[in-house]
Amino acid sequence: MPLVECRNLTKAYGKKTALADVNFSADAGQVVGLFGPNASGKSTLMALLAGIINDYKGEILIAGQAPGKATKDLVAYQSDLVRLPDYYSLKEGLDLYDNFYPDFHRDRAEGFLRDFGLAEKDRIKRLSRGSQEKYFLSLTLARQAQVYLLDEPMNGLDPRARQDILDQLIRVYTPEALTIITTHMISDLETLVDSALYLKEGRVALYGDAEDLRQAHGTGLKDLFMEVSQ
Ligand SMILES: Nc1ncnc2c1ncn2[C@@H]1O[C@H](COP(=O)(O)OP(=O)(O)OP(=O)(O)O)[C@@H](O)[C@H]1O
Repeated sequence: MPLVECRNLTKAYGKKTALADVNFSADAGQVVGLFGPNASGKSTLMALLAGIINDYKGEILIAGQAPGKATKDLVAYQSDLVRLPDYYSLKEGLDLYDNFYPDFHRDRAEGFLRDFGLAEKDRIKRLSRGSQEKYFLSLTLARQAQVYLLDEPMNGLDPRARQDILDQLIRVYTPEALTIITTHMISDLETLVDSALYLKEGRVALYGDAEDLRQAHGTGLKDLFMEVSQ
């Protein structure tokens, strides 16, 4: 059984169709790059998988169950849509995650913060945009989830920081976990992802093993994005 599966998934916001008839599945132990132009439905798909949006047509299965209570302990989700109050100190955020998520490894999060040079006494609102991303990524990756959903985790980060974050990803990467990551910085992920899912206007334009896609199209994942999104 795949760890994540969507069957004929369709999501509309009023009259606007954000996702149409999306079919895909992904197994544990994979890193999947979710790519597509602006408004192609990437964040909507992530929020559906996270169970943040729950009115849709078709089927979503996470470890065989619809997103919701049954899956919330399996899924760690990072997105602009879900944030802590910005007047919190970083330590208060750690405390909250520690109390809320049974799978939260505080020592791991503290290690990430040290690596990123973030001080626990600082307030979230005082951090630069890039540092905020690093903080939320630290909280997310410190959970021992089965599925990590990272929606633009490297927004606003400089190239060095992006590289650090990819290293962090690899560090926590376990054979049991599935990581789905969206970014417009596709070349950053070229060597990290096992497979690539391209959305265009809410539909799956292309999905496959990254190496197979490169071979079949004779181009890298970023150039493939250019082709697919034309
Ligand atoms: N809450 C909402 N209400 C109405 N329409 C929405 C809402 N959220 C998203 N949409 C629409 O759904 C479509 C898909 O949006 P979504 O944010 O999922 O795309 P995206 O691929 O993540 O875009 P981007 O790369 O710009 O972040 C867009 O047309 C968007 O305008």
